[in-house]
Amino acid sequence: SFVTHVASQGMANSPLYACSRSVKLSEFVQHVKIMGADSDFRFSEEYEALKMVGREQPSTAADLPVNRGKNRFTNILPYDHSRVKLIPVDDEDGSDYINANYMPGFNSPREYIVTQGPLPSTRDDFWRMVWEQNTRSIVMLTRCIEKGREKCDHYWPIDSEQTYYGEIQVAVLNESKYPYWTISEFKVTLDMESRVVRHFHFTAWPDFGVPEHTQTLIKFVRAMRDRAQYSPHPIIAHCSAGVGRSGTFIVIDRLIQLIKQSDTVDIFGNVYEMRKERVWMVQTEQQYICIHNSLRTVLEGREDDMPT
Ligand SMILES: CCc1ccc(NS(=O)(=O)O)cc1
Repeated sequence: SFVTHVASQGMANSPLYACSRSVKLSEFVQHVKIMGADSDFRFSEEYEALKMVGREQPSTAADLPVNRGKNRFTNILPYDHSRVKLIPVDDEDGSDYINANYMPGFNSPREYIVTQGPLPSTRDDFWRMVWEQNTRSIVMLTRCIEKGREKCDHYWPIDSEQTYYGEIQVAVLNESKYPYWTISEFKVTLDMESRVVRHFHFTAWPDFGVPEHTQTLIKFVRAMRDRAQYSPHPIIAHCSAGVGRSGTFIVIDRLIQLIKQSDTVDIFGNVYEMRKERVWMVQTEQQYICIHNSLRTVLEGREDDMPT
């Protein structure tokens, strides 16, 4: 396999190997089996090699006293170089700050915006970001309450009543509930301009874990991509911290598009690139393995083997 080849060629110490590990699609199923052997020994080794990627980069804006209360978790802070900046409000310190980073995708270098689950105190900032960044798709990968803990504010209207979030009005136009996700359309209005924003809410992903069936996640990714298509507008993806589930979702979305045009994949390189933009993207080894198993499911044509 690729790992054996690398070892035999003494490539393991090459700089290229440090940030990319391409595998031929024709060898990918075998590659996953080898990586998972000996209790996932090689998955552990490869995931460990990602540990410090990006961590040398500063997050000074996030650390400013005026902004500290805007972070859901004190250890999940956006790097300065890739953070999304809100249009500042006159003379209001920190008014350009939101815990969010631009993230590259298959189609563009800023295809996604990854952010934390809004707090009650930052939900107006979240809607400012939606409006200012001209987002038309929001992907939510957490429930608002999980195991009795608030993971994300319910930042959209509870019913069909139009609701103000700062100066922005949001109304739920429609809602389609499926077994493991809900797809809604919101009417978002500022001044005299209105836009339709789709909300893709996946509700079957336990925090720090992985969905029960890879097929369920793959179908959700396809449901989003089929509707978002190749929109020039950044897709906002969030969970609670905006690193584990959001990172895993984005890698799978990228891979499903990539394999239509390439005969090799580099999952390590994808995660490496994303961790340069936001900390801890793909937060657990199990999520890293889930990405491999999801691609394996697609390549083996097993997407329809389980209920969605
Ligand atoms: C310790 C902070 C933290 C909390 C939750 C998560 N999970 S998530 O990024 O999938 O929401 C990741 C990190």
